[in-house]
Amino acid sequence: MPPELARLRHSIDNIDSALVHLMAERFRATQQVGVLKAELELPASDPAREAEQVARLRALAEESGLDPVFAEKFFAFIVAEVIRHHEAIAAQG
Ligand SMILES: O=C(O)C(=O)C[C@]1(C(=O)O)C=C[C@@H](O)C=C1
Repeated sequence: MPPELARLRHSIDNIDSALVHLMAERFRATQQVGVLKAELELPASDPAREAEQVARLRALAEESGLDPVFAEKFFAFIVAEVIRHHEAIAAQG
């Protein structure tokens, strides 16, 4: 393998590892939010909060050279999974 490709792949592997750790940390936090929402009988989703998050993340993406459309899609993908978890927690009673 060309050394430059190996170097870049090593860097990609490190970044992917960080993403997995960050996602695990985020899901640990949202799991606690899910329990709290179920206890307080709050709805699983909060569209107003999501709108704020999308606006903030799109701005951050633009500042850092990431496609804001991709950032929004990535966020929506994660939040859909969080909402599914919240609904499962609420359904457990
Ligand atoms: O902040 C909340 O209320 C959450 O449930 C967390 C979260 C998120 O993953 O960021 C998920 C669902 C809501 O619609 C908004 C935000």
